[in-house]
Amino acid sequence: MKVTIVGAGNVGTTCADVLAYREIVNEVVLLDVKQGYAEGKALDIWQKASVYPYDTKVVGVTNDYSKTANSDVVVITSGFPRKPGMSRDDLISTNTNIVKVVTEKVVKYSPEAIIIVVTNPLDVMTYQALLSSGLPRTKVIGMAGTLFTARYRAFLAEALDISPKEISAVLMGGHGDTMVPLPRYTTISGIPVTELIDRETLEHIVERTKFSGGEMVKLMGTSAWYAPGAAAAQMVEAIVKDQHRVFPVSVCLEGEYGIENCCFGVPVILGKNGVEQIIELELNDEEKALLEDSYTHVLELMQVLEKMS
Ligand SMILES: NC(=O)c1ccc[n+]([C@@H]2O[C@H](COP(=O)([O-])OP(=O)(O)OC[C@H]3O[C@@H](n4cnc5c(N)ncnc54)[C@H](O)[C@@H]3O)[C@@H](O)[C@H]2O)c1
Ligand SMILES: O=C(O)C[C@H](O)C(=O)O
Repeated sequence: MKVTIVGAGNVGTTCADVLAYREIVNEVVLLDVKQGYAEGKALDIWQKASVYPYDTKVVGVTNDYSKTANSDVVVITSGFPRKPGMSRDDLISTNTNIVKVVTEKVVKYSPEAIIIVVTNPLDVMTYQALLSSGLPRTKVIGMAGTLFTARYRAFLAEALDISPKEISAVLMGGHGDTMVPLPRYTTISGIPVTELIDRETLEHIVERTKFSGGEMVKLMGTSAWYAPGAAAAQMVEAIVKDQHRVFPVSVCLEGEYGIENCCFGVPVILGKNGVEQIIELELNDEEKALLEDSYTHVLELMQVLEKMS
């Protein structure tokens, strides 16, 4: 199994590192536009191989897409991250063309690959990659929900003093501050979360989760990478091992949840074909209203994308 990661920055390199030390695939190609940058990062990861140990081959290249040929999965992280004071949406003008050009080159050499988009603003960048690739919607997906689920689980684990592994949760919606964590679908080893935590603490955790990306930007001056890189690697693993795991991912909806022709975060089953199935949850009125609000936000950005093309 071969995976290409475009963008050897913070998120791309972390994803490559996780794929290597957990031996999820045989070969990782790390590609960047900056001369020598991906080569250096790949060499650094490879020089760690005897320490951990692992034997996944990690190769770095400067803009040479021929080295990415026949990849099974391609993760696109190329593009600018936000700085304090910016929203993810502010990145649309700089990142759209990067995602467009990168996707076209990726597909030329790996026409069968499944593409995972990480670049922000996530839902519209996933849509741009879908358009530029000409691939079916099941093969072009965005990473956001796996990250937000991980953050939500981390906050819950801390509050409950319980292992994060015991917490199972689902979130939905666009990748932004309007994302919708769903406490009704959150359990601690099968026990509804509401049995173990008071309403006020849970509401605080839900709010913190929604703004958790911005919290990291404020702390570090740029966006997060350890959890995002690992979350992308988790999606790669589900695909290359045909695990049929359930994750929220951004996928182009065609009528599901009443949404047409827009990439939006929903729970899916991930396997070797990419999205094996979209799961349509029964939502109550309050959840539907929150989701509608999130959809309105993504739709506004879709209109900006349309005007740019
Ligand atoms: N979806 C999510 O949950 C999530 C999480 C974290 C970050 N992000 C997004 O991921 C993107 C990358 O974040 P980062 O922290 O790794 O940024 P970074 O600046 O560390 O890395 C980005 C890399 O992309 C490279 N690049 C730029 N244009 C390129 C091109 N045309 N071809 C190949 N490489 C190119 C840059 O040289 C750089 O090395 C940002 O847009 C960020 O907002 C998304
Ligand atoms: O917040 C960002 O800008 C990056 C990413 O979307 C995140 O949630 O960490």
